[in-house]
Parts: sequence; C-alpha cells; structure tokens
Amino acid sequence: MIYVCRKEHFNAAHKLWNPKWSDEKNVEVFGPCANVNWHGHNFELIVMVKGTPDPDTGFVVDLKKLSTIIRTLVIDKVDHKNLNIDVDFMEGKLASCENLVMEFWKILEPAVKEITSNGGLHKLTLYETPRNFVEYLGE
Ligand SMILES: Nc1nc2c(c(=O)[nH]1)N=C([C@H](O)[C@H](O)COP(=O)(O)OP(=O)(O)OP(=O)(O)O)CN2
Repeated sequence: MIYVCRKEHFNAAHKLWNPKWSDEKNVEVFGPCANVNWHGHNFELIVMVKGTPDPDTGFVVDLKKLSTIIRTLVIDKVDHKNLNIDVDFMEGKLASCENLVMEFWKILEPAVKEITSNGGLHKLTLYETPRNFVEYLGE
C-alpha cells in the first residue's frame, strides 16, 4: 500500500462560541478565540490517499485530479469565508478544527474513492496554526 498526499490551503475567519452558554462562559472556556468580532487563520489541509499504483499510469491517484477535487468540493466553500456564517456544512456546529475535519471527510471520502486505484482516502490533517493541528482517519 502506498500513501500519497496533497496539501491545500485556505484562509477563514471564525469564533469559538457555544450559543447555549452565556457570553462570560464562552470567554472563560474559549478565551480570545471567543472574540465576538471574529479572528482568522491560515489553514493547511493535507489529504492522504492510500492505494496500489495503477499499472498503466504508476499512480495511486492523479495528484492533479486530487487537487481539483479538494479545491472544488472543500476549499472553494471555506476560503475567505466566515466558518460560523458562510459555510452550509458547518451550520449549527461549533467551528473547531475537529468539527471542520469531520465535515471535510464526509465530503471528500466518496469523491476520492472514484479517482483512486484500489484504495481511497486514508487521513486528513488540518493545521489551524503552525502549532495546532488535528488528524482524522474517518473513525
Ligand atoms: N481542540 C481544539 N482546541 C482549540 C481549537 C480547536 O479547533 N480545537 N482552536 C483554538 C483556536 O481557534 C486557535 O487555534 C487558537 O490559536 P492560538 O492559541 O493563537 O494558537 P497558536 O498556535 O497560534 O498560539 P501559541 O500559543 O502562540 O502557540 C484553540 N483551541
């Protein structure tokens, strides 16, 4: 099994805010990330695909096609957007990296399967800052 990766990036604004809580509790739990006037991040999304190389191309997945899928289905929906307001699949969800990456998986998994030789999506890694990141294997 070979693991092939593509990295994409996007910029987005958000706040960490639980509408069930008071303003005070949100600030207590989320600190500056609960700023009512929002804040932004330069996100990096790494998509890891596993499979065996197609004998005719030598590819597990064509990285050009993979990039197009990630950009069309995910990046275009979140880039230069407010994750709390503008993004349909985040409606009603707290705008954490964990919730974002799980939604990305639901969108990407079936599309990646279509273009992969004998495999599929293996892992998503989402960097919110150079030091904060989450990994998700769909479990
Ligand atoms: N489990 C999670 N914890 C936190 C999340 C998250 O999505 N999941 N998000 C945040 C904030 O949105 C943001 O990441 C915090 O940024 P910051 O603390 O500024 O991170 P830095 O790495 O830039 O900060 P340094 O402390 O300077 O390293 C918080 N928690």
